[in-house]
Amino acid sequence: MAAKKTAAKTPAVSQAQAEDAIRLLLRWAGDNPAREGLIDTPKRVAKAYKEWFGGYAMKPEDYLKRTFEEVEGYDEMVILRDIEFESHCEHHMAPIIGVAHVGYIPNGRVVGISKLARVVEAYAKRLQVQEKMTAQIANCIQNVLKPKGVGVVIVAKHECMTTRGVHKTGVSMVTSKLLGSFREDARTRAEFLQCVGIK
Ligand SMILES: Nc1nc2c(ncn2[C@@H]2O[C@H](COP(=O)(O)OP(=O)(O)OP(=O)(O)O)[C@@H](O)[C@H]2O)c(=O)[nH]1
Ligand SMILES: [Zn+2]
Repeated sequence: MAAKKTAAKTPAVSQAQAEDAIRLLLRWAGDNPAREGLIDTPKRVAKAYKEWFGGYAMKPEDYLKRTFEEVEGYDEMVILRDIEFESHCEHHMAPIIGVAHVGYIPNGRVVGISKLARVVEAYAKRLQVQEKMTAQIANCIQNVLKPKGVGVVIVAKHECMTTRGVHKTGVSMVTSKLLGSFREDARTRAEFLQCVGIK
């Protein structure tokens, strides 16, 4: 049977089941989960997973619902640069660590800038592919704020490439998703990319 495209609703997993799974992995790796140093590890790992994958419980669209219109008709680009994030790749569950740059041109209303960083967080705290995360952030802003244009650039290191496998430590991955005027207008695109340091 072909794999489903979207995440299926899976049955709830108890804390005890999650901790058992971690004990199993520890045994599989060759260690003894009953030894003193590892006795609380399943609990800690489960807690860490709750934090790393907390994005599944977040609704990024909701962060953008509150907007402000008293901006004297400001209609130039707004850019939030260097939003640090940590995510995990969906192929190896290894960290992806980098920065996101998010820009948009308001269409009569602006959003609180922290909310752009919250949208990045909500998508980062899930299992990800960098291209998908980049598109999700841009699409979310476009769909909810309906600005004149949106640009998202992500620059990140993938630990599945740096600490294992091909072991290329210096490599960063750069992705971008441009919508509306960022895509259609060469000058807007150039202004955004220059401002975030991508020429
Ligand atoms: N395009 C893209 N690839 C990713 C991302 N994160 C990890 N990958 C890659 O996903 C690929 C998975 O390839 P596989 O051949 O199935 O996995 P693998 O045998 O572990 O591959 P190696 O990493 O080359 O050892 C690897 O090339 C990873 O580098 C991402 O965000 N975007
Ligand atoms: Zn990976």
